[in-house]
Amino acid sequence: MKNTGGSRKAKRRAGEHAATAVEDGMVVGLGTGSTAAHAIRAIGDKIRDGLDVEGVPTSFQSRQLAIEEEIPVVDLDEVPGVDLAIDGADQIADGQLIKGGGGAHAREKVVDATADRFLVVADPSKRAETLDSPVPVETLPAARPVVEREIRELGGEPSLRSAERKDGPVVTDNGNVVLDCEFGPIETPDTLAEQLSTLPGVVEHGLFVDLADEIHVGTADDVTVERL
Ligand SMILES: O=C(CO)[C@H](O)[C@H](O)COP(=O)(O)O
Repeated sequence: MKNTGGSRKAKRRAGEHAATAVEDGMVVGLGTGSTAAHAIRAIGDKIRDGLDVEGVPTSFQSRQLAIEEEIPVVDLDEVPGVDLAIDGADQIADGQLIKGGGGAHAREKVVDATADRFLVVADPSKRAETLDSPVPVETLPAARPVVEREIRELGGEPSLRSAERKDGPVVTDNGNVVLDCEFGPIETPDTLAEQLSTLPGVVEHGLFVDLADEIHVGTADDVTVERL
């Protein structure tokens, strides 16, 4: 979907609403993408008002924004745990997610899964009856042909992610490539998630099954919160 004015407002409302859950002393997982960026900016505002938190970025992009917003940045191995994570999603159906539009899903999954509470922030275009978007699969570059073959065995059609203004494939923050894998409607995301996780050469896939605790969906003038 195009990032229309309405969608921008909806993303902003969702991000800012989720940021109200951030409390003094927390370690907060900082998601990736335009909706999570609104939450990061709102946390920055709270810090300038005296809030004391630390942020665990999920990508180069969220780290840069956190630094601009004066959020003290820490790595996962420097903190005992993550109290709250706020992150976006590419598609949401029945509480399950597809993530990885920004190619950051490997770090996002570690941070979001480890958080005591994981809040998803989105605009209404992300909601679907059934997950059917391509599933991003981060893959070791040398394993690409092997993983592509295995994905086809599972009934998927992989396509190497490339960027409009870059020669060659998109390379993730971890130095890997991303295969966007078309499976059609995914009736049992838990089964596919398990199958993808077992493939040698796969670093991480973008199916986030049973990880979200709350889904904050913004509209132009409101936010709905679904607790799972
Ligand atoms: O999974 C992600 C990055 O890997 C993002 O959270 C997802 O792509 C949503 O992005 P946006 O909020 O810009 O629509």
